[in-house]
Amino acid sequence: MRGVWTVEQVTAAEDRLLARTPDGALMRKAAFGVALAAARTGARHVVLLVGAGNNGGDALWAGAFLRRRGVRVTAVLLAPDRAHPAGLTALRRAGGRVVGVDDAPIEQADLVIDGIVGLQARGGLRPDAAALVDRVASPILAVDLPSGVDPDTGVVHEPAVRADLTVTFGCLKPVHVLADCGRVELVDIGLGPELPAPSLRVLEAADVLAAWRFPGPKDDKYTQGVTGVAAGSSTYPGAAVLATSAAVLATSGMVRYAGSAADEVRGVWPEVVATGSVEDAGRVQAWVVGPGLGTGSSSVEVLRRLLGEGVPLCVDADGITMLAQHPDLWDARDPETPVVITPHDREFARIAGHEVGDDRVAATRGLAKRLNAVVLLKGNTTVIADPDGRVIVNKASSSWAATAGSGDVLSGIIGAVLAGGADPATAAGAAAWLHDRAATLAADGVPTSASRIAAAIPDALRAIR
Ligand SMILES: NC(=O)C1=CN([C@@H]2O[C@H](COP(=O)(O)OP(=O)(O)OC[C@H]3O[C@@H](n4cnc5c(N)ncnc54)[C@H](OP(=O)(O)O)[C@@H]3O)[C@@H](O)[C@H]2O)[C@@H](O)CC1
Ligand SMILES: [K+]
Repeated sequence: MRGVWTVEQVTAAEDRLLARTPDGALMRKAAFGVALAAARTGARHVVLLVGAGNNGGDALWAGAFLRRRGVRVTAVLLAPDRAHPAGLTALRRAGGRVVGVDDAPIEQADLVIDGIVGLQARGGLRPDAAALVDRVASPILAVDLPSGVDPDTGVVHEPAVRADLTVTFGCLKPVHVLADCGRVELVDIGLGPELPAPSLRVLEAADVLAAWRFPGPKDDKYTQGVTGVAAGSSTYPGAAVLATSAAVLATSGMVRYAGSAADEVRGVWPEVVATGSVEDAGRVQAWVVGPGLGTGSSSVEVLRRLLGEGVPLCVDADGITMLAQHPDLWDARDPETPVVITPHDREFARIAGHEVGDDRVAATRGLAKRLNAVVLLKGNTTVIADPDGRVIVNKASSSWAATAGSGDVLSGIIGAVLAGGADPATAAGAAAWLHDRAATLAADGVPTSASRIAAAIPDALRAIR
């Protein structure tokens, strides 16, 4: 598990660390990390874009270190009277060139270092900086974060820097997991002991593995958790097959299917115990309800019944629409019963009553608290909020999962992990993580489909075991 801290948290921690560190030492440490990363690119002429604050100071100091390695360095001062004085002196002493905006040799750079603005960034690039950035043809190394991107929400305020590499300090900030920062390198500046509990968490392979249920010597088909799937309709039998496929492939326990696509499901998966209705389904440890189910009165009654069964539920697609249309459905649920809902932006707007907006983390957190349910907001970065305020974010490793039926597969995986007994937010996070890896594996560089993503679940699991 990796932590992510907000600007407010980082600034407070840095203040405490600064108070017990010799003047300038922290910045030199940070800048040395930038210089090392820049040197590794092999660039022979580096141009620094230097803004008014400490982010520019980092760039100037990095330039001074690069000079000592014989690299040609030109600093372009965007705010000449506010450039970091010690950094500027260090660069000049080391033989670096300092120019104004009008003389910026952008076209001659092998590498541009973006020290325009860092944690105090507000809005997009200002006109001078935007004009310079527009001319850049070389790779860009962003100091702390790409300028023009909001540090806390990851919103890209155009025009913004597009970084190939971002070197950040002390800890990850939300921008690094919510926006495209290129490759992110973390430089240790000793901030760890000063940091509070993280604002966001990023799961790693080991966390996903820990959330998964693998059979032991004492297990049988029931003890690993039975997953129930209530999905599909005569119009959309495929959703039933996809969600069930994912549940079958994600764990080795039993999967039950209940609904009008029983024949189709049985045809693909003879090992699934399939029945026509949830009344006849038998006991399960978690339900997946909603994909392709429709929103008519019989579907509403299916959802009402399952919400009242007292086992964890993953509610997706039509299930979310029904919850939005009939808020009284929540009355059927014991508040202790874990519910995971998995909206995309339009479903989010339907159930929340407002658009997601720029701050996806705050929006997801707010809805989770209001509904007392885990909310998994789909997107290139998936945000998973627990009602207690904890948030997991999962940045996609590729965009291949953006394909029809992909969400049905995700809900099937979530159901299976829930049935295995994982904590609901962790189950949703681990499922999103694995789904992303399965999509990347299934695609292998060319377009893929939901069936193939489901089929790649075993390989994705095998890769982390
Ligand atoms: N603290 C530490 O221990 C360490 C800090 N470190 C480094 O310090 C960085 C934070 O530095 P910081 O606090 O000086 O702020 P920073 O982001 O450089 O902004 C400066 C000024 O820029 C302006 N500005 C705002 N938006 C803008 C925009 N879109 N485009 C252009 N300009 C914009 C705005 O001033 P304004 O012009 O609005 O008056 C703002 O006040 C941090 O990211 C890391 O790199 C490391 O050395 C490690 C140790
Ligand atoms: K920057």
